[in-house]
Amino acid sequence: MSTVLNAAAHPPLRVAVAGLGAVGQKIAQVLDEGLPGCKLAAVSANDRQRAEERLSHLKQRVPVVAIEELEPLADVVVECAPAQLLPTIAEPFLKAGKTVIVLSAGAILSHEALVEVAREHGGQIIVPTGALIGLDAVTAAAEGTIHSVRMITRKPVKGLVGAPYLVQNNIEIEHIREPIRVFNGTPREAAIGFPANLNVAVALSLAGIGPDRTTLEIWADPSLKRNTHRIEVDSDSASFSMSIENIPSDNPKTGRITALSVIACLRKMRAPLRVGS
Ligand SMILES: NC(=O)C1=CN([C@@H]2O[C@H](COP(=O)(O)OP(=O)(O)OC[C@H]3O[C@@H](n4cnc5c(N)ncnc54)[C@H](OP(=O)(O)O)[C@@H]3O)[C@@H](O)[C@H]2O)C=CC1
Ligand SMILES: O=C([O-])CC(=O)C(=O)O
Repeated sequence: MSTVLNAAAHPPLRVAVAGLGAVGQKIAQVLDEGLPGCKLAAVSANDRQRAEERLSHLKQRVPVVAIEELEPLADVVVECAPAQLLPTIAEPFLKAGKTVIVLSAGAILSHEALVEVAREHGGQIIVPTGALIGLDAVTAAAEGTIHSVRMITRKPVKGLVGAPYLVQNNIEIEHIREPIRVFNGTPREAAIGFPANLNVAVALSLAGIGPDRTTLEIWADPSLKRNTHRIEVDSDSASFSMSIENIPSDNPKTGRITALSVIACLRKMRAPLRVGS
């Protein structure tokens, strides 16, 4: 069975990767190895020379360009850069009616106008499941009535240290010996206090009942090696709970599965058989 749409009718999707860290490098590598229906078109990073070195083992030569130069080269951009760059990366693609896959989901809350730009120009923002689990079930439940969504995140100390919320509130976690709850609030608050750690909570809230009604606890746990997220949903169609234990990538804040989620998303965009909503 062919796993790609008719190639003559559908030329390969040109994919730009904005940010060449833990997530971007893996996506670039898989695209270079060959992802049916997709091709790596361009890459952007802060340090261009280091990016060239990181790409030197790839089979194809890929242009390394400034963020502003990505749009003409690609049909879709994967945003996997620091959160504050989201508008600079996304806006040109959305204005051209193209697709933006967003990993820094927390930044959408402070740049909601991007959704209007997408609506106006026929573009699309895709928030993949990323480091989380079960957003298909949550979006399905949201077609009915969801009563509550609760998320509990437990992270190793290395996955949280340096977060602005901890610094501003003088919460010292580097020497803890027992798990401590460092935050109890909403994904909207966590997006500000933990911009590089809790994109998953914002993604969950956008799938379900929004960033103000979803509740979130964050624990720092010195005995953990994996970022662990548990979700509990109660709705008029189903009650469910799910959890995932993420093996960290080269970036201890980022689970390995994050890049794989984007690759699965890209694969679905050109597949004749698509599984999962
Ligand atoms: N939605 C989800 O489930 C998840 C989301 N994330 C989020 O995804 C994003 C990427 O994560 P991760 O790969 O681990 O992050 P990294 O810190 O490993 O990589 C970030 C990359 O962005 C690049 N960058 C910095 N400034 C610029 C610039 N001005 N122009 C172009 N590139 C730039 C850096 O370049 P250089 O290497 O040259 O410094 C680096 O390659 C983060 O926002 C993270 O919070 C992470 C995990 C899960
Ligand atoms: O939410 C994030 O950005 C990252 C995360 O928790 C994980 O990788 O498990």
